[in-house]
Amino acid sequence: MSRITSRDRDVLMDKASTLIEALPWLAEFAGQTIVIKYGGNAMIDDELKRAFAADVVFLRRVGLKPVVVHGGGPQISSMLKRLDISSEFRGGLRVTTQEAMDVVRMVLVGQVGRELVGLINAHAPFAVGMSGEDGGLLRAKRRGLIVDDEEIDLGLVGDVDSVDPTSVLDLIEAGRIPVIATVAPGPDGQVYNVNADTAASALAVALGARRLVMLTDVAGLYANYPDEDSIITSMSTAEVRELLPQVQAGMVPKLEGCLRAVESGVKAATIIDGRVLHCLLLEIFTNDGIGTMVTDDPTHEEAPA
Ligand SMILES: Nc1ncnc2c1ncn2[C@@H]1O[C@H](COP(=O)(O)OP(=O)(O)O)[C@@H](O)[C@H]1O
Ligand SMILES: CC(=O)N[C@@H](CCC(=O)OP(=O)(O)O)C(=O)O
Repeated sequence: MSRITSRDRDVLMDKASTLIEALPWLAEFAGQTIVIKYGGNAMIDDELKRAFAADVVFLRRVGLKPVVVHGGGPQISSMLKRLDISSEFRGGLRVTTQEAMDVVRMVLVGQVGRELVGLINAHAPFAVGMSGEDGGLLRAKRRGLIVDDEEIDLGLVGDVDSVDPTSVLDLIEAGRIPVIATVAPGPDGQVYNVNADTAASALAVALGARRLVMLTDVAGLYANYPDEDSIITSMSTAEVRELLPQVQAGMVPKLEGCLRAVESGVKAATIIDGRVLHCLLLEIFTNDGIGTMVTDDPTHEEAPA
């Protein structure tokens, strides 16, 4: 004979209410494309990476169309160090020599992308890895940086010049989950190192995504960094514009990416804590979500229809 205690019953009721809370969001996002940027700093351990893969497969199974754009900054830095190649960041971007570019491409495409594809495909053969070079997906142009009125040469750092989403749309149509590394050719055939936040934002726009979600290693945007109690839960695009000049390094490409996406038609963009297990499900299927959400609505509302 087996019995159920009142505590077990409470736990079951909690599970039921979690599922019911998800109901309007399941309807809202059904058939919609979600671009998920998975930052290298959020790929902390195997458990988190496996949970991320499970969440992405969950989204696909319940009828969303997830597209993964991954970073790999710390992984590139560690390989450069192993190979004794020096590298530095300026304005959140890696100054990239040809020697470093070979390593960037090898690590993003051949290491980080491969691992994510494997983790997703451990569930079902949905994931297909690609880079900005495949199927003419991304075209890059050389990116400069102005600091104190002075132009800084970042080497082979690219900005997104154009996106041809055909190859990604074909994969989505076939029920696949594209897993994208952000290296991209320029008009001269030279391959450029494109910041993954920048590329994810451009892709979200080109794909007409409903949501852009960026996973990183902080709980969201802090008003007074590094004071963790100063987390901002929602911002309008006007507020982001106002705050951007005071924001530092890693958060700059993220906020710029969220801003550009929302101003170009993506309904909401969020920066969330990739160190939290199943953060993607918490963000997408709960009323409060997690992290910092950017919308073009000054009332900060993002409710299902
Ligand atoms: N205002 C801020 N709020 C939160 N994080 C910030 C802020 N300003 C700078 N950061 C930094 O941005 C980092 C995230 O960006 P980055 O290191 O590029 O991560 P990722 O690999 O996820 O792209 C955080 O770890 C934090 O150190
Ligand atoms: C130009 C530039 O900085 N490119 C990045 C590309 C990877 C990336 O963006 O990774 P994260 O998302 O993990 O930071 C780099 O070389 O580190």
